[in-house]
Amino acid sequence: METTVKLQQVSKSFGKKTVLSEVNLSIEKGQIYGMIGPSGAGKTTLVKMIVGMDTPNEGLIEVLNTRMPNLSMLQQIGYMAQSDALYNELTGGENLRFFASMFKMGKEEQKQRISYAAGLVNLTNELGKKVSAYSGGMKRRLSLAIALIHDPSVLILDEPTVGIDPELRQSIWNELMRLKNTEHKTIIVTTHVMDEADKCDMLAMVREGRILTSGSPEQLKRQYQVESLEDVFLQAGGQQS
Ligand SMILES: Nc1ncnc2c1ncn2[C@@H]1O[C@H](COP(=O)(O)OP(=O)(O)OP(=O)(O)O)[C@@H](O)[C@H]1O
Repeated sequence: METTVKLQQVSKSFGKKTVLSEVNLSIEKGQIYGMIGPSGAGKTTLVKMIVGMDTPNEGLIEVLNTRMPNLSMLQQIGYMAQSDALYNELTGGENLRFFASMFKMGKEEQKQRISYAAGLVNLTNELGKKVSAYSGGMKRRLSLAIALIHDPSVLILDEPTVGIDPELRQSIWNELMRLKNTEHKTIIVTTHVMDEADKCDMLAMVREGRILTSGSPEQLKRQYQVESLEDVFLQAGGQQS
């Protein structure tokens, strides 16, 4: 197996507040890796450091054998943040073209990627509208399209389906599965939705800045002797560390 993301003894503090403590993690190529855990557990902080948007105080983070942060890795990583970073005064299409222009791709490829990404999130007919006129869910969808625009080999999605209706959520998950199965993309998602967590190959349960436990959804259910991930979450969340 090929390791795509590796964290060794990663710790992060903001001032006196320790947000992550000695996190070790290994994510294999072609896996969908889910991070679950209570609000404030440190999931966003963790994924931001994997993307290279923030640096750990201690420890080592590598993506595709490259120590992070490293600007040259932007071409290989697609990141969808929890809050949308969009240009409100531009149209959806202009946003996509702008972000596409930051990456190495030819005109024709750019067109194809924009058409693919907009289609995937069902925004093809809304690309002419200004983002300021988009609903919250449409902005999330546009953010997801932007994360995919340059065909990255590692996708990092922070709560990607919040505010997205069930039908589109299902089609997005179908596409994530296809990207994993046929293109061997590595996908990291944070989620509070347990049926999404169930679709992941591996899960890390994050609590108070530590990875309490990790494993496949089935392994976690067995470990906690429960039937559902919801119960894993509740049991692990309720334990004292
Ligand atoms: N820039 C920052 N400065 C100070 N504290 C921060 C900063 N970023 C995050 N924190 C704190 O770090 C902790 C972990 O936050 P983080 O956003 O990583 O949690 P999370 O697990 O992603 O939560 P949620 O599920 O609500 O998104 C929180 O207590 C938060 O207040």
